[in-house]
Amino acid sequence: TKEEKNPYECQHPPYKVLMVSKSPLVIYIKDFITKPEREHLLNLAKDTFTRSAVTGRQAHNAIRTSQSTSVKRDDLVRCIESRALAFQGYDVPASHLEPLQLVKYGPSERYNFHTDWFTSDQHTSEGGNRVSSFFAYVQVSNGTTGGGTNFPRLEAPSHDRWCDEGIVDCDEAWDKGVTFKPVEGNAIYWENLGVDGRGDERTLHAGLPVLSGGKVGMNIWTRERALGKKTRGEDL
Ligand SMILES: O=C(O)CCC(=O)C(=O)O
Ligand SMILES: [Fe+2]
Repeated sequence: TKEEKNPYECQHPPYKVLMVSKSPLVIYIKDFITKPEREHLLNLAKDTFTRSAVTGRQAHNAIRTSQSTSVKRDDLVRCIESRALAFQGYDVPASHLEPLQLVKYGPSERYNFHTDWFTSDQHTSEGGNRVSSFFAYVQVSNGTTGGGTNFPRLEAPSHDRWCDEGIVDCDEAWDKGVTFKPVEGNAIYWENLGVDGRGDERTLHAGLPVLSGGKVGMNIWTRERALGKKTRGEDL
């Protein structure tokens, strides 16, 4: 096959970072996942999506209507993992990463307001809490409307470039915080825990309903401590 003739080589794209908030730390990343990577991820996940599970005190079925799947690790997935770790300053070992998760939304599907950090000990006993989140847009169908990622407790950046570059939804009301439009390849990074290690309520966010089209996103979650092989998968 083509793959055997051209062995995969991990190359990181020259992504661009834009700070959104210093506290909580929120960084917007342009071109974090390349087109060949996005295609590969979608291929890996094809036919494996199931109704998304929600954990913790917010576990009502209605709040997450999307479908999700965790991605089997291969060299390309390892490359993205290494990028996520490098972004965080190299010090976090790969064993602290949850398996990459893809989330798929069709029309009217959404993920209501939640935090990515856990509120119950049941979920933190292995690996601790989620230190940080990357949410990357892997696929946004042509003509998609809605489907933004909204952080109601953050202040929207005000420079026109955020609007003009199609990153921030500037039609959103001021009192609604910031809504990032789904843009393929781009990602949002944020820290979930305060210095005291407790969940930061200001990281509340939602995947707004897709009105038309569709979106596939990817979560990369970093935990406080190493995860076991059962959660993380055999090869670390
Ligand atoms: O779909 C989005 O924009 C956000 C999804 C999300 O927050 C999550 O999967 O935890
Ligand atoms: Fe989330």
